[in-house]
Amino acid sequence: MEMSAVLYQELNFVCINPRQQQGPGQMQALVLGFQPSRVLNLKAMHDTNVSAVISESSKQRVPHVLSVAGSDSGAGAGIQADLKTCAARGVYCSTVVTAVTAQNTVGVQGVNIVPERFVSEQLKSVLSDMHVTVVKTGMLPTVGIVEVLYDSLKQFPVQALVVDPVMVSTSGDVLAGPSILDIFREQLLPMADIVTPNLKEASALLGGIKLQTVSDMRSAAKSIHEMGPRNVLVKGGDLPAASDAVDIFFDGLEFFELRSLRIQTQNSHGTGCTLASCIAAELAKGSQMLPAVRAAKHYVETALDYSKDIHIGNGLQGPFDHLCKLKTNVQNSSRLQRFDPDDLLLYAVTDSKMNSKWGRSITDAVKAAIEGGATIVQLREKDTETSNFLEEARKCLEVCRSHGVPMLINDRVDIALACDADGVHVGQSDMPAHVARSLLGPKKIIGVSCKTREHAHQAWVDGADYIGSGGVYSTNTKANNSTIGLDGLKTVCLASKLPVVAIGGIGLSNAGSVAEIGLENLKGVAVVSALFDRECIRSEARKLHTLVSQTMKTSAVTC
Ligand SMILES: Cc1ncc(COP(=O)(O)OP(=O)(O)O)c(N)n1
Ligand SMILES: Cc1ncsc1CCOP(=O)(O)O
Ligand SMILES: [Mg+2]
Repeated sequence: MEMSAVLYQELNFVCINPRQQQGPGQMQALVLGFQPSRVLNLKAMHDTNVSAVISESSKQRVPHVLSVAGSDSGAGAGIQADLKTCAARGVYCSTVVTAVTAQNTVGVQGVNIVPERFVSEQLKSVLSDMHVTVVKTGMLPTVGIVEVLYDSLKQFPVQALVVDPVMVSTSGDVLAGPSILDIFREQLLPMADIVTPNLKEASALLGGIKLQTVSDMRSAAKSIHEMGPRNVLVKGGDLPAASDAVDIFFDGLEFFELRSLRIQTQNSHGTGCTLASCIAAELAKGSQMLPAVRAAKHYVETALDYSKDIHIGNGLQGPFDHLCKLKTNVQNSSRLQRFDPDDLLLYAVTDSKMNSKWGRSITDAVKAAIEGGATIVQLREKDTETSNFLEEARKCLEVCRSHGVPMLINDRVDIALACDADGVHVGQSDMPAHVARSLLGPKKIIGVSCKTREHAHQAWVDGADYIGSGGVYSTNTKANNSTIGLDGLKTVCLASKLPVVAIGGIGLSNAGSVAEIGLENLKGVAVVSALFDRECIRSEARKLHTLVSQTMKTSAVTC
């Protein structure tokens, strides 16, 4: 087997960057930690006499987003929003300016388009030299500019392309006319790793069809996906009469309804640019696509909430404070979202012994699980000394918060209180759930372990939010734990008014059978060893996430 094939099979996350060609027939492979979208480059690698250099290299690679967009003089959107977003997410951002707009909170007073050849010159300057990881596009006002971008990306491929198909500003001013739609469809979208249209933009891309419901958004996401981008996020912020903001994410196989609170504020100018550049920043850091989108939604929601009362300008839509994340009071603030039972889909439960065995910190383990798709995290640190546990819990909470993933503490209500975790998980012999509830208050998440109908009923009476039911299969992770099997799991689900997550001995070989039981309130699987006793947590999480979400979706609901 060729070297390149070995690398790809074993590492699963190799990204090839022909920019770094060292001379005829030589290429460098960078281990960057996210799925390569440019599979063509792997093919090129096969075809070349490869001297592959696996490099977690001596020089530190900086995650780098290039924003190709318009300047907003009011600095709420465009290039300025992208710079601030990347700064807030700890990612370097370079810029290629496609247009200079005179705008403020009232509207767009003027647009000066940068000549194509000068856009091309800027692209060459940055792409030929600066090791760009991800390109994010915003305002692309002319066909010629899209063409030069297309040519530049062919000449200097990058690891991901995020396309925000900006057409109309929040104030209703046209920033790119219908003439660019054809070239978007024919050239840019087939190259894109994700495209993020709002309802108006999705409608324009699809020839003006009306999009009024979540079901219309799903159809639109599917039709846009057929134009070639690997992922589509149709943003439903303008959908009428919804209390939650619902976006539809489609990766060509699965649809995800991503909900977030609708923040009541006038300061929402630039949310589209910010969301797309945050997705780009997360991808540049090595995240998978869905976790990157979730993290970006959470970031925008947090920034809007933080800025909801600021006052800049006299117009209808003001800018918000992108850098709120850098302020400690926001970083440490309580979670914004309510408990969403769908977060139980892939529940990652840590284990200190496993992390020591593999030489990982709890934080690194948690980060990898989230980047692979874990939707909720529990720190189950039976052997970690209290002061270390608290310190690690605070670090993990930062990682979880920045990805919009809830973090719970196993058993230790004191640690949960001390670090302001999102909740606790307690068992039948731990602190009773109603006591935990009275200590933690109504906003925190409380999970309870249940093996029987009676347990399930009591958990509900005690004010728990969800049930963890198991061990479904036998496990070495928890000593002397009786197994209840799939039948016991079904009994608990049928008796429970609360959402349920299955736990115990679950991994890639049997998660499908668990998810297949088809009971409406079974929301996911909780796993310890299937993630944390594996060499690559991120890829195991990704496989489990895909398996569980696909199986849940196709299994008939009988309850
Ligand atoms: C999601 C989830 N479900 C069940 C458990 C088990 O909790 P408990 O019964 O308290 O056992 P320990 O984990 O404390 O050994 C869990 N941790 N998470
Ligand atoms: C904490 C817990 N509660 C019931 S089984 C179990 C252990 C699950 O670990 P694993 O996923 O490795 O079987
Ligand atoms: Mg316990």
